[in-house]
Amino acid sequence: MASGEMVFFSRPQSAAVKIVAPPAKAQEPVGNNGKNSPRKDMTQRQCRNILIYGSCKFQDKGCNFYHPSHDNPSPAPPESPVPTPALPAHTVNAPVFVPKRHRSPIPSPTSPPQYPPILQSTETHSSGSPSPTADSGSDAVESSNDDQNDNARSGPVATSTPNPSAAVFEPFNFAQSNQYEFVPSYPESYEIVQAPMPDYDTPANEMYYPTSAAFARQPLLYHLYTQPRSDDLELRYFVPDDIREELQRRSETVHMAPVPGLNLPEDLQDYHSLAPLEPVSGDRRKFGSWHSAVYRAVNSKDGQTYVLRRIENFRLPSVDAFTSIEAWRRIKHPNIVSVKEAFTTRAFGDSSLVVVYDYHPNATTLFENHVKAKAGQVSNGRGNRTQERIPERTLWSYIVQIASAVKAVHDAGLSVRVIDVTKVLITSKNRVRISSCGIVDVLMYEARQDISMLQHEDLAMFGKLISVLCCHHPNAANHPQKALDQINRNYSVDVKNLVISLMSKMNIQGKKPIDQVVDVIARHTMQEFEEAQNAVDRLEGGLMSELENGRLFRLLCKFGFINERPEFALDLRWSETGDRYIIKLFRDYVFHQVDEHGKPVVNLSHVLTCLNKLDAGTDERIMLVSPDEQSCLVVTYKEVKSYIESAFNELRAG
Ligand SMILES: Nc1ncnc2c1ncn2[C@@H]1O[C@H](COP(=O)(O)OP(=O)(O)OP(=O)(O)O)[C@@H](O)[C@H]1O
Repeated sequence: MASGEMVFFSRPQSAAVKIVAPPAKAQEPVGNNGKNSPRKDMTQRQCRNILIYGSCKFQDKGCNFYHPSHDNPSPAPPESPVPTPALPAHTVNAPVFVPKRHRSPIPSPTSPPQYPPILQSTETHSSGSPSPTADSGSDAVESSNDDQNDNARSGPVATSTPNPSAAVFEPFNFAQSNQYEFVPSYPESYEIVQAPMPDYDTPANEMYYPTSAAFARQPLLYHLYTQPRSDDLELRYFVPDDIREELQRRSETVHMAPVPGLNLPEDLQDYHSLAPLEPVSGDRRKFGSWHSAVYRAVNSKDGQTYVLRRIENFRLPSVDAFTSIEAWRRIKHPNIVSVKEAFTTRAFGDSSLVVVYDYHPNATTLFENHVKAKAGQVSNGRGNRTQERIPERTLWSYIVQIASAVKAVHDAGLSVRVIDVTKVLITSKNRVRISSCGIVDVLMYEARQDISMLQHEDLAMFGKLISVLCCHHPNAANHPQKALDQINRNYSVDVKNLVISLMSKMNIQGKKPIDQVVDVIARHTMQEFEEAQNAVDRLEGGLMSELENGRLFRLLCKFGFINERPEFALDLRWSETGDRYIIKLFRDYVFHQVDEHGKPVVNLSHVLTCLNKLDAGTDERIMLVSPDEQSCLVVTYKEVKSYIESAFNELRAG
């Protein structure tokens, strides 16, 4: 045996193949003439050709090694443990021990890495014994890892003109029908409440890791067939900047610390960290005729942030007043801010009613976006604001979304009771949600009213809201004829007819008023549906490019948990003979490569390639070298992956 050759032996508890540098002096006897003579135990040692090729051409031509008979092809020779299972030829020949200073940091381009077939099934990963053909480069696949419409005044559309019988313009009389009228107070100025960012807490990080200890099968190799869709680097690897920035801004808002010194309760039922969502100075805000305030607060049970709308000095007539809140809790609709719960409290020093809603960070209202004059936009001297006109397509999008929300509420036997530009939130681009639902039901519990009357009022409020949006003026609804003239000038006849329908009593026999509205806007609903699907496609495209990041981050977290754990130094499994040692060597292989001068190699592509192959659990083999350069281990990514899984699960199990 040449002095440079390695001795192979199989590890009892691991499929890794260990390669150990031989002792300085070979213990081979030397013949009389000074040349190496065949060792005495040669006939007891299994011929390596059998191991590698399955047969030996020289078996009958003088080969001195042991050849098992064909009847009993692989009886273990008495003193020479052989690797189990047998290794393919190229693998046995491949691992040549290279001292660290001569080691190439990246696999040589002349020996391209082996990849599993693109649609490799579970069976092709059968552990430990990859066939030579499965490893063959011919099946290899390169890893991919390195690698309003403003239709303004579109003209009259005869088909959508509502039924004349339903469209008689007979303005709805609120005063006669409703003892409660929501009178919005339109804010003029806002302050930005900002504070330093607190540390990010990760109470829910458990959900990132599945609880099952073992993989029943190899997960799909998503990264091998997720192809970037564009040549543009920016689009290939990251979500579009505008989406990323928007999401980051929302995340920052959620984590913003409340301003100290506001004299707010520290704990309010299950909520803490209260922060006002409106300016704290200036006039007290009103909700209808009640003084009100809106806060953001964190729920201590689920760690989520919610919005608390407080009505000051409210005395609950009966606990039954909360019955409607239960009904509202059940309504889950994409255009309604969900109601979570309601309670009364004395924590503010008075008797307050608090209704809790989902929080949509950085939401603004329709009023703030389309009605309130922005800085620099002042009255033109004739009382008209210089707000930009809402494109007709956007207007219809709002109308369809609000109509859909109103329909859901009416179908549930409830009424919205507040449909106003100050209470409809814009939570993302062109996405609106009706807020403050349920609260009027509690406030007006004692003045019970006929539900069909309330539902008619909802539609009238809806018509007013459209008028206000079209005219950019909060008083537009109080001058219906002027508002209709302006709508007629700026928008299609469909909009005008819809406003007329909503502000009149829609009374087609046997049909709910909201269903009549839905019929009127049907054509625009289809368009909205298409837009929504396009938006989903765009978001999916963005998500696709971020797929890799989350996956690799979770993998790195596992590494962080497992590596460098001195408390396990005496544990055999974590010592230099155990499986955990391989994880450490793999970490060194991925991150601590050095060049021929011993300088650290910082190569992100190498890291990404290794981590992706690890995550996919490929059968490709790598050689891991111990820090003292005295031993090498040949393992597959698949094996390393299983060691990491089991080490991590052991840590989790505690
Ligand atoms: N569920 C919510 N998620 C996020 N922000 C919200 C939520 N509800 C309300 N807000 C925000 O809180 C602020 C105050 O809400 P409010 O309903 O009082 O609006 P407003 O415009 O101040 O109306 P008003 O003049 O009647 O007080 C608004 O800027 C609104 O965007």
